[in-house]
Amino acid sequence: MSGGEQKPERYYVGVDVGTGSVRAALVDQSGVLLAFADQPIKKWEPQFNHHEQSSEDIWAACCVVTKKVVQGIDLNQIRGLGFDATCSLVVLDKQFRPLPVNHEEDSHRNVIMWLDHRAVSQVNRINETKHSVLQYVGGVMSVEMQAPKLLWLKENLRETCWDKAGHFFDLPDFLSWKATGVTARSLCSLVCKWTYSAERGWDDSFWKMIGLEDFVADNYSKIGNQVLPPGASLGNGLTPEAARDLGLLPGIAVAASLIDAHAGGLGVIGADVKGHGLVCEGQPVTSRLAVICGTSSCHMGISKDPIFVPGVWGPYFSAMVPGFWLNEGGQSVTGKLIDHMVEGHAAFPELQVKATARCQSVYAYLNSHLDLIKKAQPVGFLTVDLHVWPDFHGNRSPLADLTLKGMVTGLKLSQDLDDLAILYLATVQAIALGTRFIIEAMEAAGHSISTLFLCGGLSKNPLFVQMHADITGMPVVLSQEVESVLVGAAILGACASGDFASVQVCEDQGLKDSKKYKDK
Ligand SMILES: Nc1ncnc2c1ncn2[C@@H]1O[C@H](COP(=O)(O)OP(=O)(O)O)[C@@H](O)[C@H]1O
Ligand SMILES: O=C(CO)[C@H](O)[C@H](O)COP(=O)(O)O
Repeated sequence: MSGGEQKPERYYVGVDVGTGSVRAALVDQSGVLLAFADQPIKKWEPQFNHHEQSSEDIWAACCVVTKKVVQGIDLNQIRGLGFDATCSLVVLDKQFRPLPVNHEEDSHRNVIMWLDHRAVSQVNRINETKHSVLQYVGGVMSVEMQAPKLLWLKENLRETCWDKAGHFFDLPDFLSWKATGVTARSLCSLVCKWTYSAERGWDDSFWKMIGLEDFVADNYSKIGNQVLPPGASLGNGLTPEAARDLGLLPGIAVAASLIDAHAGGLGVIGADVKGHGLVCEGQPVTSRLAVICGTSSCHMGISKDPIFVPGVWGPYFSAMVPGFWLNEGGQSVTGKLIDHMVEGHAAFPELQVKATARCQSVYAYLNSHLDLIKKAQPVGFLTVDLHVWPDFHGNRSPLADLTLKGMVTGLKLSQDLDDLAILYLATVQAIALGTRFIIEAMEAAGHSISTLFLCGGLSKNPLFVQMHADITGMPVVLSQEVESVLVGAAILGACASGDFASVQVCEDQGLKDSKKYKDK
């Protein structure tokens, strides 16, 4: 988004729903983030590998953060609103009321989260069909996608959920519906998680073959039969009710949304890097890999022609950058794995006390502790005899086996703070090695990647960034605006407002003007 000939006082609101929290930002037409707010959201794990949320709780959090970021602003100057969110499955009945996705019949918990692995048997049967749609998800469907979860609901909660359901939404589409009353789905969600093809639409034979012929019979009304590109303006904009909830004016343009990783990818991949001596300067945008790292890491690479990478999702047409194919590699838990390793260690209480005494986060404390104990050697050498295999929640890419488990080798009998710091380092290194593994698979299939663009919560951790640079041997670019995912969401709102012709125009103009980059 750029100043150009536009008046300076036009604002856009971006809302980003991550796994653990909801964030909002007020962004001006130059792409500068003027206000930020965040709010945690609830998560339930009623049994192992079942992860649930509440769409009402998430919407309430969206309202809290939006009201905060627009405080003190003339609401007439807010031109557009964009949402991105995790690709979780929201279930509503025919009157749009939440339906339970659990045996306890708790309808408050009506969201099956993206990282839920309850539908293993269903996804195995789907993969056994070898249907041609599977070619477009890396050859193997993930249990984290929507088709196996829908089949699980049909097979396990027939009366309490499936028969009563009127609407199955990807979470980003739920939010845009809640804001506008328009049930149109984003091409991004449907292509990436629901087997929809931007070129051919739904494939009846797939849904019939896997036992979900119900959707074909009702012309896909429950999962979406009106599909719009991300950034398209929805209906008449914000409804009066949603405007009251969010503290905005009715009628503001609301965009068809994006999955969170895709918003982050959109926020960083087109960045202008001129003058920083980076290898990707002067190379096509297809030489860049956007890595969005939060609870999970998503590796977004684009190409002019479709590239089929075994074990890497896609190729998806126009799902992130219009007119380009997208391959999406991923690691299902990265931030969550680091938190798990650190918080579960015997020395964690001591770490907390020491970090608090220094007014530091536990990660800043661990990073400086590693600097102390490494002495003269490079920090990476501290783990010569301690290694982590990071697939504690399975391997999304490139092995595409979500039944895999994690592993630690080289443990000793001691469990002091040094051991915790070194285990933390080994975990970060293992995640960076996983990124290298994904890049190697993408390059073997035809991608040519020279530079990484990181964003998301983990990109605030200098050790995580440095290990990615060291282990991949590629420069890592960080945007000056750390909340790039939110900039991506705001770009959607700017596009829907009509102030910019397309998401690419917003991206090209704004990121040039507003961002600077550092090469690690
Ligand atoms: N300043 C920081 N230093 C180190 N790690 C961080 C920092 N901020 C966030 N993280 C890590 O990033 C992860 C969450 O990233 P975030 O993008 O907020 O996730 P999500 O979008 O999935 O909610 C957590 O594992 C957290 O520990
Ligand atoms: O599958 C994904 C994107 O396609 C993401 O892993 C999922 O949406 C969760 O994102 P986050 O780690 O930011 O919470």
